[in-house]
Amino acid sequence: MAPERSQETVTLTNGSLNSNGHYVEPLMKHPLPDIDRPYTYEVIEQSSRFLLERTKHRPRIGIICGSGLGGLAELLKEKDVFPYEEIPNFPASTVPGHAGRMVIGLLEDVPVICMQGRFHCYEGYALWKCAMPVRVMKLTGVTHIIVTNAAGGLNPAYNVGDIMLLKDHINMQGFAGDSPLKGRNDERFGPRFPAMNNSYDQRLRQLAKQVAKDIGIDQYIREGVYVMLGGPAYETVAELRLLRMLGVDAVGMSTVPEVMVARHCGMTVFAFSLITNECITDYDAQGEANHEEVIETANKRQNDLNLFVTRVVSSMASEMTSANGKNGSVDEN
Ligand SMILES: O=P(O)(O)O[C@H]1O[C@H](CO)[C@@H](O)[C@H]1O
Ligand code: HPA
Repeated sequence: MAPERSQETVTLTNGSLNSNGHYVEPLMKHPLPDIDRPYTYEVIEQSSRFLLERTKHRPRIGIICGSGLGGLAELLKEKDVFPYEEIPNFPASTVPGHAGRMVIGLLEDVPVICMQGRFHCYEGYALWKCAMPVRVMKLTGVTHIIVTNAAGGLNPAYNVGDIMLLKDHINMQGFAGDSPLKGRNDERFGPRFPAMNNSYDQRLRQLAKQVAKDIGIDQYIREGVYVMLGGPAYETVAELRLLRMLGVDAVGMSTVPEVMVARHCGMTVFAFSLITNECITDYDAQGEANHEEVIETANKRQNDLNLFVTRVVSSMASEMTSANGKNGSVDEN
């Protein structure tokens, strides 16, 4: 018999307990689950308007900070800080190493909007929701996005601490029919069938390599293919061996939805992985992947990465200025 619904309930994460202590399924507000109901343009506009009304900055460059990489946001000057729980329609960030704040300010003299922490599907969010802040950035005026992540190094030539510039990704969830672009398409964001080749801008990769040379970290720079798995479990040996056969160089649990949504709405993308741990592909190995190691490596490499991103942003802004007279700020038209 179906459990009786009661007004006298104790709230649980999903459903609730009625007065007899029986579990009651949550009442579905919508006929379709979250996964097929991306926020409408108007809902995204509400979030971007909230930010624009509370900051004087008008950035054209957005940055997403990966696990343990949020220290960059601390460098911003004249910054306005918005915890995710204060921004309309934003979910909560629940992962250690992800502060959960949108920070808008000047990186050196370039205005940027920075996600200090991201959303992952293993936190329980649909792929579109993980990537939703990218659309918010778009509607605040962002045209160029830098996406960073912590990832396991699968290419045997990689070392912990290396920086892998993404030249491509494998959208593993897409193979199973899921996508951040699934559901009704709104042409105001982009086309129903967007192309994903050339997602990682060649010119920006060149520029980043030059920056790495200039600041003396070019020996750590790699270029490769990233795969996103759903997590939160790290991979088995057999899974990693399969991924290596598929041409994967680094493994993570993020980035791909954000990049797909960014490309869908016409943004220029630069992305890199900090290789925080070695993927274990040997059955006799004793070690195990763990998030503490990921955060520890990110902390150790924070200074180099902060300098790297700061210089990449400066060079991007200079190129944007020479291309169209804007210095990374929308209001300098
Ligand atoms: O991709 P980011 O958010 O940098 O974090 C990576 O590190 C966590 C696992 O240690 C996962 O969230 C994985 O995706
Ligand atoms: N696998 C998946 N995601 C990760 C890893 C890993 O080894 N390291 C950091 N994020």
